[in-house]
Amino acid sequence: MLVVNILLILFFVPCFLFLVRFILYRTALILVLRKWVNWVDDRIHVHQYLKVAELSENGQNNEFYRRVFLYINSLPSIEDSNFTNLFSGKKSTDIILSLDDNQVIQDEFLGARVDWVNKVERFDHGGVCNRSFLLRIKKKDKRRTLRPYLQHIHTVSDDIEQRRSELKLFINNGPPENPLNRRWRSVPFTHHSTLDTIAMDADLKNKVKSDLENFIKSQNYYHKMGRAWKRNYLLYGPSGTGKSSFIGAMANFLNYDVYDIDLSRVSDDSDLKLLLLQTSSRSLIVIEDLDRLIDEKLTTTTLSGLLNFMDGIVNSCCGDEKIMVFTMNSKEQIDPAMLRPGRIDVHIHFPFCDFNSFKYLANNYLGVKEHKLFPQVEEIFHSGATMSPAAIGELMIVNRSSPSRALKSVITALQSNGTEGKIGGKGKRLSDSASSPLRLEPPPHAVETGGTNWKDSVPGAKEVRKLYGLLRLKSCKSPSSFDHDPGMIER
Ligand SMILES: Nc1ncnc2c1ncn2[C@@H]1O[C@H](COP(=O)(O)OP(=O)(O)OP(=O)(O)O)[C@@H](O)[C@H]1O
Ligand SMILES: [Mg+2]
Repeated sequence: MLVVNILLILFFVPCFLFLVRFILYRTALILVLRKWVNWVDDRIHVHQYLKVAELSENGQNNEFYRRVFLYINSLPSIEDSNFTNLFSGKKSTDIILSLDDNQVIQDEFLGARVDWVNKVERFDHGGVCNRSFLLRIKKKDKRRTLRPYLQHIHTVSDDIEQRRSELKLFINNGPPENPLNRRWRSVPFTHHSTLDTIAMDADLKNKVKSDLENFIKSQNYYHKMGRAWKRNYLLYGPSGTGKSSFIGAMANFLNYDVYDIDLSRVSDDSDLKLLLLQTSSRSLIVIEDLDRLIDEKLTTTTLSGLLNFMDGIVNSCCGDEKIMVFTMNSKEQIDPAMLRPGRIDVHIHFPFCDFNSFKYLANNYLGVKEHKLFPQVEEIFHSGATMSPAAIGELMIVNRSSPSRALKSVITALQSNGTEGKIGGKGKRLSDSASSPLRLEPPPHAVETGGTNWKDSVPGAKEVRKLYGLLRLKSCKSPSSFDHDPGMIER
């Protein structure tokens, strides 16, 4: 009898336990139980709170907030949060989870449980006032785990940042009612331009590539020199020659977010400063059509406000690794102070199409490397006719099903419309670099090997010109020119 009883107990006890477990999991009672356990646990421990605010008291971006944001949204426990936002990712099948306002998420590190609250305080009229993450940690765990935990957040967010395929495009809001409001709205950055899709002289493209690569490796150098780790590019040339596309290509190449500053929505110099303070590192800060904005007085920012912005005085205090890009159609009317070395480090000219860039476009748009109509196109280009890459690209896209038709339409357009966008009559390009020699500053690595003194490490202008003479490009032959400002080497 005893044996039978034992056998029954051995059978029923596991069955009962299995049933309880089944019911707990099927009915979410397990979550309720866990909540109670946590509640009791919370009552018997003293906690400490650490706040990671998005903006500092003077409205400056807090880099650590961004790291915590990336970290928290990557935690598997985000799925257990009561309220999570779902967004579509870059690919249509990607779904991104993001913790909703004032929701709590739990994390475990070295056996210690911590809570994060995504705190959002709003103004009465609904505008976002204050965002922060609140970390709650038991006092008994703090000494042992806090430092390594924060380090862990740094490492994980770095890793996410490097793997991140999703870039963001930030657009500035109008002047805020409260200076502590966030000034930027972001949308996914989906520009598909790459350096490979831009028709540009191959040498020039390689020089830009290595300039950008040198820049991202030069943190120590810039800091040793006491300079903000930033580089300013000027892209100039007629409309439709690829300046905006090139910005997209730079962002994709560097994996940087883009902050597109609409100067007409900047109320004054201090507003511009505030905007900059709220940009994060590893970003491209872009002001497009600067010549037009200045010419037509579409900005209330003063020249000195813009110059300070370009100098990076403001940037040096809010994280760095920033590239500023300015575009304009022509730099002729621009105050030379704005273009001086240090303010603009790299000048790149974007001229109209020549035969080489035409061939590049034909290959990209039509998949045609050679064609019997090419000699005719070449002859037309040599006779001085030209068009913008945008116009040629359009004709190719429209006729992409028949390369011959596409090329014929380009020929017709070149013959009838070859002077499109030019100034000063047939064959003359909107280019000021055709007549002026290109002068280059030494690339960053050449400077880096020098001593701590910038001037000591920079060879004389003559030597540099000799050194880089071979790299000079006549803008009438090349689609773009890489034109570092001379002042940089002559100082
Ligand atoms: N050099 C180029 N290589 C490849 N595509 C180009 C090039 N230039 C222009 N395009 C194509 O033409 C279109 C317009 O180019 P984009 O907007 O970059 O010109 P832009 O120089 O910025 O003109 P704008 O001065 O009017 O702003 C884009 O779709 C781009 O793909
Ligand atoms: Mg543009």
